Amino acid sequence: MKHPLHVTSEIGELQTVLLHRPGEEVENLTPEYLQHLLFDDIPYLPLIQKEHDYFAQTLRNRGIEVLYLTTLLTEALHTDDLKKKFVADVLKESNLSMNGSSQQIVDYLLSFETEAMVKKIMAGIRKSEIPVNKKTHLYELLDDHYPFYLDPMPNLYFTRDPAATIGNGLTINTMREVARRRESLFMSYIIHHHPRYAQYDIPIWLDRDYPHPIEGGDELVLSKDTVAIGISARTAAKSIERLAVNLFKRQADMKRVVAVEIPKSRAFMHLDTVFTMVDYDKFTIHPEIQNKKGEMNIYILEKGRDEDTVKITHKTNLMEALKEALGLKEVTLIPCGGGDVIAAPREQWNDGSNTLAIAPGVVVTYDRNYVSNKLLREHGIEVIEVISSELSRGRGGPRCMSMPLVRKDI
Ligand SMILES: NC(=O)NCCC[C@H](N)C(=O)O
Repeated sequence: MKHPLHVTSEIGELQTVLLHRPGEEVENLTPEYLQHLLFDDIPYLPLIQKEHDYFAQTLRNRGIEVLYLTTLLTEALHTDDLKKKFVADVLKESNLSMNGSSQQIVDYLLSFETEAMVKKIMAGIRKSEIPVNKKTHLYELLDDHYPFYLDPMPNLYFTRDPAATIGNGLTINTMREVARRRESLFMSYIIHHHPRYAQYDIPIWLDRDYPHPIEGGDELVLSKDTVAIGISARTAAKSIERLAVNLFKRQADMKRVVAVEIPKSRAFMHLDTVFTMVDYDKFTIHPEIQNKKGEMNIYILEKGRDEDTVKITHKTNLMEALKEALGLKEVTLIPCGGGDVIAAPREQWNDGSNTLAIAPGVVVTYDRNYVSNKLLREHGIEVIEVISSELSRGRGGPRCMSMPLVRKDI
């Protein structure tokens, strides 16, 4: 078998991708906890599943192997000991509103078959699921005080963020928001225990015990020697520097990390919500990440004097920085919503800049972003649209909903 992780660009033909079909976790969203769980509205489960199935089938129709998080995790937990250790790790990291009740939650989870247990952990445990006679604390009897023993994980369908493939390795991420922090534990178990991965010595460029956050939506592999990382609401400068040092030490081809500073706001949470690569020399961009003069802060990190330091160069022109890093004569930046004062922020809010390239010049986008899609086509890009009324409620698009595991080299 070829190496099970291989990504040396954003646009190389996509061969294997990890998705998560939204499940019962979405049904545990209520208005009161929307903000805490990083949603702006409550998707309708049957419809979001239908839309997600359409997305998955669109990828399969193009010959892409689609793997599912639930399946891989279930297969990774192939012994009783692993299952028990996984439950213990999940509970250790959960903001448990269960104090002394943890043993009954352990027993409850282990009473399920592995796949059902995985789904239950994703969905969360409501207080109402444990019989009253097993409750020993006052707060447990007060369902409406806080309804969960174990919080749901409705953001799991954004498989892009908890981990990201770079070269033949990956980052398993320390996630910035409490509501998402447990998600990367799943990938850790898959890489270490799933037969498809465990037999390989897979480099982990940054692991989830690193104390500063980074999320996959900020990690863009521009070429085999250049990655771009967003300095964003979710990714810290310290993580970027540490990642650069680790890549320079262990990934022979890697020459530079382009750190791109973006505004720290909910709408622009990751670099891939405002900037993606769609062809060898074409990128989508949300114009608002540049100032009126078209400038922004870009820092190029290269190998430093010794292996624990980096050399940093400051730039302000994205186009020039991209040309230099990728050795291109020309670069085209395609503005989300055509840069229109209304269409650009509207379509960016629904992930108009968040394209998933499945080959050079071929992208998957949401159908609702018709202004951006038309403009992409006018630039010679093949645009494959997917249905998106429920999927977009979680504030992520096709790139956010996919973790490429294998791409062909370009
Ligand atoms: N790469 C991405 O931009 N992912 C979208 C994540 C949306 C999710 N509701 C979050 O706030 O983390």
